[in-house]
Amino acid sequence: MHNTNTSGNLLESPQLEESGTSNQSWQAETPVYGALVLEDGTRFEGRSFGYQGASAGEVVFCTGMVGYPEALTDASFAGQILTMTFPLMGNYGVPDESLWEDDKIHVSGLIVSNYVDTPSHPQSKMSLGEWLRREKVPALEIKDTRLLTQYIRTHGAMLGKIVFDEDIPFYDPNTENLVARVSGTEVQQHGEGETTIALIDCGAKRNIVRSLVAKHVRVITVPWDYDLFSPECDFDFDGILISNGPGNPKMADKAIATVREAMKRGIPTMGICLGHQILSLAAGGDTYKLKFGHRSQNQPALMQGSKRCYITTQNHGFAVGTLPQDFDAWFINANDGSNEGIRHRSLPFFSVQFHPEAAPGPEDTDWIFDYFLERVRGEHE
Ligand SMILES: NC(=O)CC[C@H](N)C(=O)O
Repeated sequence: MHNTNTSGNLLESPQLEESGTSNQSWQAETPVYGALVLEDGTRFEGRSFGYQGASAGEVVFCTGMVGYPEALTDASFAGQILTMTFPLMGNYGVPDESLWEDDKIHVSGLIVSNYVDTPSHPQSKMSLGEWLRREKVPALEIKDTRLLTQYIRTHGAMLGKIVFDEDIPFYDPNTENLVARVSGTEVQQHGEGETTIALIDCGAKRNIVRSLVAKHVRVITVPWDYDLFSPECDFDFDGILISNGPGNPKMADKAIATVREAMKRGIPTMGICLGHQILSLAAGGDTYKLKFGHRSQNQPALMQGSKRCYITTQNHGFAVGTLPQDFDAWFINANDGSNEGIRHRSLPFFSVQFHPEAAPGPEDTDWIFDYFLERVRGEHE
C-alpha cells in the first residue's frame, strides 16, 4: 500500500487537510483536499476542483489529449472514475450542451494532473470545475497521474473512491445493469429520410444520431429493452444499430435477445462498442474483461486482410474473445491484438469496438456508417 502526496511522493500516512465548506470554488482561500483510494488501499491525495462529496466506482484512465466534455458526458463512463493522463485539463472550458454527448455528466469522478480554472475558448460557457460542482461530480488534481496509470496498467482495473471527510464503501459498476440506468425511456425520432434505422439506445452518444442524420437517415431511438418485433411496435425500420453503453455487456440481456431475433430475421444489424459486444453475444460469441481497457482517440485498428490501420476513438473495458460462428475478425487492435470488429461471412451483420462517430477523435472511420447504409439499402454488390 502506498500513499502519495500532491507531488507524487510516497507518504507513510494519509495527509488530508481540513476540508472547508461544501462546493468551494478553485479560488477559495482555503483549498479543499481529498483522496483517491484504490481497493487495495493505495491512496493519492489531491486538491479538489469539483464537488466536495464522496463517490465510488471503477478507476479507468484515458490517454486522449483533449475531449473531456465529450468523455464526461459519454454514458459509457457511468460508474467510472476517469483519470485523464494528458497533464492539462480545463483549459478550453465547457461548451454549450448542444456539443455534449448527453445532457449530463456520467463519470462518477474525475482525476487530473493540472487543472486550469481560467478557460480560454470562444465556445466556453463555464469552467470545468464549475460544471463539475454544478453536476455534483467530485474531481481531484493529484499531480502524478502517471504513477496512478502505471499502477492500473500493472495491477489491472481497480475499484476506487474519491473521499473527503467521510468514508464510503467501494462500488463495482460491472455487477449492475448500468444500461438500464442510462438508456432513454421513450421512442424518439430524429431526422428525415427514406431509410429508417432503429437505434437501440444503451446509453448512445449523441454523435451517433448526428452522424446518421447528416447522411439523411431517419433514426428512431428505442430504449435498450424495447421489443422491436412486438405487434405494439408501430413503425417500420430497415436496419438496426446497437449503441455504445456502460458496464458489462452480459447484463444487457433484453438487448441481446432483440439482436438475436433481428439476425434470425435477416435484418441488417450493426453494433458500436457495447453494441459490438452485444451483437457478438447474440450471435453466440463471448466477451471478457480486458486488463485495463482502451480509452483514447489514437487506438490503432488494423483492418484484417489489408494493410490499413485506422486511428480510432475508443472507450471500453470489455472485449470480444470467442468469435461467433460464421463471423470473421474485421479489425484487430495493433497494440495488444484484441478484437476490434467482426463481420458475418455472408449476411449483413457486423460490429466495431471503436467509435466511428468519434466525438472526440478522428473521423477516419465514419465510412463504417456508409458501409452499413449501403447494406441496409441493398446497394452493395
Ligand atoms: N463505450 C462503450 O460502449 C463501452 C462498452 C463496455 N461498457 C466496455 O467497457 O467494454
